[in-house]
Amino acid sequence: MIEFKNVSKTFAGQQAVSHLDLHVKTGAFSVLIGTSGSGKSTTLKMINRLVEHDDGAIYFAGEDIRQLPVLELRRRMGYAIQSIGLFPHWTVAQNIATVLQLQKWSRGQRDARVDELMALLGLDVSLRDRFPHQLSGGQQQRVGVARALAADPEVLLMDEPFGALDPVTRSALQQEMVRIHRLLGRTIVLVTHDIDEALQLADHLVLMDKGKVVQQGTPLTLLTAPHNDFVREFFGRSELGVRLLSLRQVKGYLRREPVYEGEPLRAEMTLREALSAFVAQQCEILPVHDDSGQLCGSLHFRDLLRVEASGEASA
Ligand SMILES: Nc1ncnc2c1ncn2[C@@H]1O[C@H](COP(=O)(O)OP(=O)(O)OP(=O)(O)O)[C@@H](O)[C@H]1O
Repeated sequence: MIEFKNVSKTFAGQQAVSHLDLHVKTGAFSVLIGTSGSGKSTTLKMINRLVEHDDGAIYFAGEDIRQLPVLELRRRMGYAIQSIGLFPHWTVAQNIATVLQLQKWSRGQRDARVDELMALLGLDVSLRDRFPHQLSGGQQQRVGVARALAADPEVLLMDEPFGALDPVTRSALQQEMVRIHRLLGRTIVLVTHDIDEALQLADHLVLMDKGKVVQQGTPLTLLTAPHNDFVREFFGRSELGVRLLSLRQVKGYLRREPVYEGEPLRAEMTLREALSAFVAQQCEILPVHDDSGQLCGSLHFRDLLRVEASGEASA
């Protein structure tokens, strides 16, 4: 879907991105992570030509992006950023419909699309006519994402979209993004410097340092088969255990025999969340419920200790 071939970018003689090769697959949730100044934002902005690359080539759906008119390229890509950039004197509905208005959708079509997107992002209809300053940070961020999705772009580019949010709102929005990605199957490229966010969202993780890709692959590969010490240190040796737990779900470790005592876990939870539940409830076995709230088995605390740093088991 998006391919970088030997791409470089220099700002005032300083190399921001250097000989970058990258392949973003259609439908993948790709996350760029790395140290500050490693070139993540520059890489993202080169995709929609907010920053023009100096050398190499970038292809979008098989076409060199330099051969495509900039406006057409941007129309095919939604863009959401940390500072959101909502128009302060426009209502929520007008902000979401910005691109639709530019594309001359009729009033009725715009209204219907705004309703659909507000529902998708969990925004109550009562917020439709509010102005951005009358919204919480999390609601503003949701409006920003809804606006980026409005014209049903082929790709959604997100630059630290949840950076300014408190941990609870941030976590809620991360879960929303996972749900929306599953639902719409859109290609997403997201930049973050938050390791746990990256591990939760990515199916393709790209670790950058000094303008280069150090390693890319699934989160599990980067955690369990790091190419070098930089990768190992980046993900933190001491936190490797909990991070691995965050990549695995309760359903992969279910035991059949049911138990009835304790606040049930959900099969879709990560083992990291289950660990917190064991600690909070001070017990060693908990019942597990499926999507429909039916008891489907139990999870044993000691099975969490078997999550190894090497195997691919049920990740
Ligand atoms: N418009 C610009 N003009 C000059 N230098 C720039 C510009 N944009 C980025 N840079 C420089 O390019 C390098 C890479 O910046 P970039 O923003 O891509 O890094 P990043 O990995 O996204 O960093 P962070 O996580 O801190 O946001 C940095 O050294 C930065 O100072």
